Amino acid sequence: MNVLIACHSDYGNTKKMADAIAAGMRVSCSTADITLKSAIDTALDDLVVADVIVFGTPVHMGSMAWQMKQLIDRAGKLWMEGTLEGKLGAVFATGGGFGGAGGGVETTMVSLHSNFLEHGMIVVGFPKSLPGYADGGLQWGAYGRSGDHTGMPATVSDAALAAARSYGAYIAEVAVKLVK
Ligand SMILES: Cc1cc2nc3c(=O)[nH]c(=O)nc-3n(C[C@H](O)[C@H](O)[C@H](O)COP(=O)(O)O)c2cc1C
Repeated sequence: MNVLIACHSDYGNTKKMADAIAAGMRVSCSTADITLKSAIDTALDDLVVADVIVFGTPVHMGSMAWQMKQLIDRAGKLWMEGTLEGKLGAVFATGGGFGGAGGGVETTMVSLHSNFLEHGMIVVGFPKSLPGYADGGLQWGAYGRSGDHTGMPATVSDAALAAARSYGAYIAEVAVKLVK
């Protein structure tokens, strides 16, 4: 099973979530071949060979970072060809979190889902029964809040990273059932 985890991260928080998701995947599927890439360095071939595509982004002004959108727009060529149909997709995001989960983290994850669905992919959400859901889960995917309670920069919490590991393990479990 080939997994691509592509994300953008300026300050390392979203990358920590990517690493945690990869670690969780390895727990439930030790043979998974996992490639972690920055969105900007992701080639279309990385998407083509992946059975499972996981996209992650920080929230920038209420939506995804431009680097993630740039990858999505580049991949429009694959939509023309239907190349990604039937692949599994999952998402995660981090936000500063002033006032809660982050201004825009949920809509950002939904917009990543919209792109997957446009490609005809199968979206793997984050069920509330999974460990860590209350600390770093939203039904759309894993999230981390990287600001403190006043909105000043801090870091994603260990609990959010544990939730991301739990989500990674779940994505791999689903993939083992669905990927031939
Ligand atoms: C240009 C810019 C815009 C941002 N806009 C938002 C925002 O709209 N909502 C939010 O919750 N956080 C916002 N943030 C905070 C980041 O989403 C947050 O710090 C994130 O965890 C950074 O991830 P990174 O460490 O992977 O770069 C913004 C940060 C930057 C640099």
